[in-house]
Amino acid sequence: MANIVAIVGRPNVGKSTLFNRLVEQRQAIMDNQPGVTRDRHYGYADWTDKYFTVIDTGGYVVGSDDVFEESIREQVQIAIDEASVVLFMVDAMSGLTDLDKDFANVLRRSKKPVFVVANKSETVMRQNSVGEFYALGLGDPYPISSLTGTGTGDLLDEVVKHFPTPGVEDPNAGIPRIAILGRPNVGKSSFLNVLIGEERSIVTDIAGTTRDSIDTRYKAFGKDFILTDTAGIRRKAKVKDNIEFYSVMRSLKALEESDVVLVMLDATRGLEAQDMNIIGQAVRAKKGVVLMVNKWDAIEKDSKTADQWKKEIVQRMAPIDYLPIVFASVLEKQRIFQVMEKVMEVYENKSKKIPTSKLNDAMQPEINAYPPPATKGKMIRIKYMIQLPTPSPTFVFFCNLPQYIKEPYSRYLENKLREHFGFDGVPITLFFRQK
Ligand SMILES: Nc1nc2c(ncn2[C@@H]2O[C@H](COP(=O)(O)OP(=O)(O)OP(=O)(O)O)[C@@H](O)[C@H]2O)c(=O)[nH]1
Ligand SMILES: Nc1nc2c(ncn2[C@@H]2O[C@H](COP(=O)(O)OP(=O)(O)OP(=O)(O)O)[C@@H](O)[C@H]2O)c(=O)[nH]1
Repeated sequence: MANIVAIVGRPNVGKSTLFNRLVEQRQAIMDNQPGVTRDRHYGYADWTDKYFTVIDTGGYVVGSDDVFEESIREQVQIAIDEASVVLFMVDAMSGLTDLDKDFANVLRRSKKPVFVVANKSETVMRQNSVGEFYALGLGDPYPISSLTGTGTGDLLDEVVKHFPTPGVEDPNAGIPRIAILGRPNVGKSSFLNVLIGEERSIVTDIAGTTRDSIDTRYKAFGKDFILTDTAGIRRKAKVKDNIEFYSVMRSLKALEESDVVLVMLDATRGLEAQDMNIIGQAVRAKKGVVLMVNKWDAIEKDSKTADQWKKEIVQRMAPIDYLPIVFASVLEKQRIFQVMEKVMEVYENKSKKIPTSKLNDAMQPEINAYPPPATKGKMIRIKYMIQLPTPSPTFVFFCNLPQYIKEPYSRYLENKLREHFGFDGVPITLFFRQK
């Protein structure tokens, strides 16, 4: 069980500022890896060797008056449901407000530990005035400044005492992160519903139901996974005027955050430019890709139809010919399990590490059988190769004249790597280095 700290409070008290301060250091490290997004509402933090996940619930309060009450309740509910500790932030500069009291009323019913955090307490005067927050009935207020860091150490010392375990650095390590992408109307929502049950389909105008609050892990068909289409990006109020742009951004973001992209195609429409676009983006971003041709129930077909589809896709995607294709019907629940199995398999392929000796034993004979063609009268010798410890398979070939290795030969090596080690669905990167 991961330690989770949720920051709640009315808008503008400084939740995001504290969030950033807590996750900043670790974020900087993790951001160096591709596939980790910047703008999000949860992050990993640590304090005195205890690891925890921080949720900034701020983005979830969408401030139109009639939904406000409701959204407070939801925001607080998320915190109470998910968190080990709740940081209830108030503003020492502006003092106690009615909205603070509304939050407190809900929080008092929680059984989780709640800390009243009086932010913006840079000055001694404000630190001395935090006594008024005792009126919230939630214990001692902790004066801090998210901006300068004052008081945050004392607060964290107390917070970590409530963690049942030391936690782990990244609680979701090793769990595949999946993005489900495709054109409008291809059946994404229907697929999600089949996958994770009807409750996910309840999408209210107030983004941020529990299910979406953090990177939620799901278990379906016996597989553990994370869906990367998160609520942080579903701020409807702000994007009303540009739905098109918004949905593109949303897909890009989900793609960027995922390990494997499941691209849904529509059997009744064939492979369209927009599909090619999504697949191209996923491949460029070095994501695992599975193609799911949906609505297979809805077309006329014979024994050859699937093969024709495959052939056409491979032709149009050339030279990308390694993407698994599953023909499925969400409506008739056909081959849904196979889709998920493929996704898991591609994830395994993407994470696979080939030991150097095995790699060289398999590849040297291939290189000897078909060595790189001599260029400008010079022999090109590949001496050995290694796989780098990167998130997607990357190989370095050490050779005497790396600049003379041309694209066709590189493709030959890639094909041989695939033949020997089976990287179905996963883009492979090759580098040639002087040795
Ligand atoms: N003086 C002072 N200002 C702060 C402090 N922390 C945050 N602020 C300022 O308060 C304003 C609101 O900060 P945010 O972190 O965006 O507040 P928030 O609670 O996340 O706001 P929402 O996203 O609207 O919920 C910003 O202008 C911050 O610079 C602090 O410790 N001291
Ligand atoms: N025949 C058939 N229809 C399907 C299948 N899957 C989904 N549909 C239908 O396709 C339509 C669109 O499905 P949605 O799940 O809303 O598609 P979506 O991709 O989420 O659409 P957007 O929300 O617009 O992006 C609905 O009428 C579904 O009933 C399928 O396997 N076979």
